[in-house]
Amino acid sequence: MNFKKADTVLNLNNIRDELVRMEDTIIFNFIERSHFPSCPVVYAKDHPGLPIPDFDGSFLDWALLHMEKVQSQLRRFESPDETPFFPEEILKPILPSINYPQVLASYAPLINYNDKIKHIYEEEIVPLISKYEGNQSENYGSVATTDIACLQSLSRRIHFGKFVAEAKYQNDKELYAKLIRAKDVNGITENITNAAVEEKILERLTLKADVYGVDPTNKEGERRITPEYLVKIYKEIVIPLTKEVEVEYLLRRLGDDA
Ligand SMILES: C=C(O[C@@H]1C=C(C(=O)O)C=C[C@H]1O)C(=O)O
Repeated sequence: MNFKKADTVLNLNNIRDELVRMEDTIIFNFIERSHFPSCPVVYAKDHPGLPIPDFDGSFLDWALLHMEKVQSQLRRFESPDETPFFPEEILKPILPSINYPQVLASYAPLINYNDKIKHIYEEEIVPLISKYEGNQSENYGSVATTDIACLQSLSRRIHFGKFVAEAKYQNDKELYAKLIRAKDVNGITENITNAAVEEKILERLTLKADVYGVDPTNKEGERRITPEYLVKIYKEIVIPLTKEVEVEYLLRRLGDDA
């Protein structure tokens, strides 16, 4: 997939191959996070244990905001597959703009699930992938750094649903136009769902987690991420959120054709 070549981007097989590659990134980011305890202080707003002057938010919010400011100046958010957590705060790149061909509908950048992704990550995913419940002040910086990697890889994966939706729309405009006009959310959800692909993803994740999640030279070693938890995260969070992105993108699609 080459975002400068539109025809490679809206090929559903290319998109699915890219989603498979993202599995490895997400698993390894989760493994890095699993070395540290949950560190709830990192996610608490205005916590006395972690004072941040002149900032209204948590330590993770502060770290993620400043990381995105630098990354935006390195042109990260010009890329159509990157969605910022603080879209109002990103800065102008210091690198020259790349004129990517427009592949998605013009409103695509407005579909931003990152607030929901961050909330679910803090409330549901961290308790599953962290080493144990508790704070460890010497690792607050490492925890925020690994959290940012986890969040950005989850965000890219879930917002890739826009490319999936556009590819499916292009493959059957008549079907989706009818469902969109009827505002048939259930019908759209049913038609974008591919149970066989989802099943294969969950099977592959079990195998990957089993190999990546433990020291291969010592099968009895400490598990750094369990296959059960990884499948649970994908089945109950990642895949449903990806489909929500697909549906929201499609519901607005005819307005862009006008
Ligand atoms: C991403 C796709 O759309 C849906 C979402 C999937 C996912 O998030 O993994 C997998 C299959 C579909 O139900 C696809 O068709 O590949």
